[in-house]
Amino acid sequence: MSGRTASLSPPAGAMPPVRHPEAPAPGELLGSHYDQCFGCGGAQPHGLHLEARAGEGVSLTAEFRVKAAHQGAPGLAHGGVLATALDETLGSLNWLLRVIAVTGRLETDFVRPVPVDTVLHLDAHVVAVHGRKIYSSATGRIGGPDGPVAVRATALFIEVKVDHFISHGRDAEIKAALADPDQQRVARAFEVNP
Ligand SMILES: CCCCCCCCCC(=O)SCCNC(=O)CCNC(=O)[C@H](O)C(C)(C)COP(=O)(O)OP(=O)(O)OC[C@H]1O[C@@H](n2cnc3c(N)ncnc32)[C@H](O)[C@@H]1OP(=O)(O)O
Repeated sequence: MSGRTASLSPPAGAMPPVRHPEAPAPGELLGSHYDQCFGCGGAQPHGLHLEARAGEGVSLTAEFRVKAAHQGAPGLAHGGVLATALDETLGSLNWLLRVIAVTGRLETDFVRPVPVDTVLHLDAHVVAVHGRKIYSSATGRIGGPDGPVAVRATALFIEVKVDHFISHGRDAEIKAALADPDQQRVARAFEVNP
């Protein structure tokens, strides 16, 4: 690669994000992008089953209930699981841009512990776009959407082509995904974006 940019702040010349004209309307559920995804997949028994809803502009909200399988300390969510929830929420923003992108950097602040059975209320937005780089941030609150902040993250996503997954993924799962009509529908939605 050509050298890392450590900063999660958009550089001079970064542009405001542009919501894709066919992005889901504000309030609409985005749905899972892959049913085996640990973050949002319905077919993952121990996954987070995170549900994201489109917001205004390039923003969204999401919810995730911490289960016993997500513990790090007795009765408390594992920090890595909370970081996953933030990563998934931030990654889902790219659906509103209709850009396929993977996480390059994710910086997380853990502000307060999150007990098992708590619903984490997340909100996220894209801050700016610069070439293939998408700068975004997210906040997770407990006790309700306006409750105290428990976690925060800023991230840099890098745009990739579908080939990224085909070249790097394990054969069995790639073949299954390519044969799955739901997965083909997701891929086609991204292909209409030049
Ligand atoms: C509806 C869809 C919903 C999806 C939700 C998904 C949520 C989950 C999201 C994830 O967790 S994705 C999985 C975790 N991430 C990865 O597996 C990514 C692994 N890394 C890679 O595959 C490559 O490093 C990557 C594709 C990110 C970049 O490789 P490339 O060869 O395409 O790009 P290159 O290295 O040339 O870098 C392009 C630019 O990005 C910058 N960059 C790349 N990686 C970076 C990094 N890690 N940190 C900072 N900057 C980075 C790099 O410096 C450069 O900046 P400049 O253009 O200014 O020179």
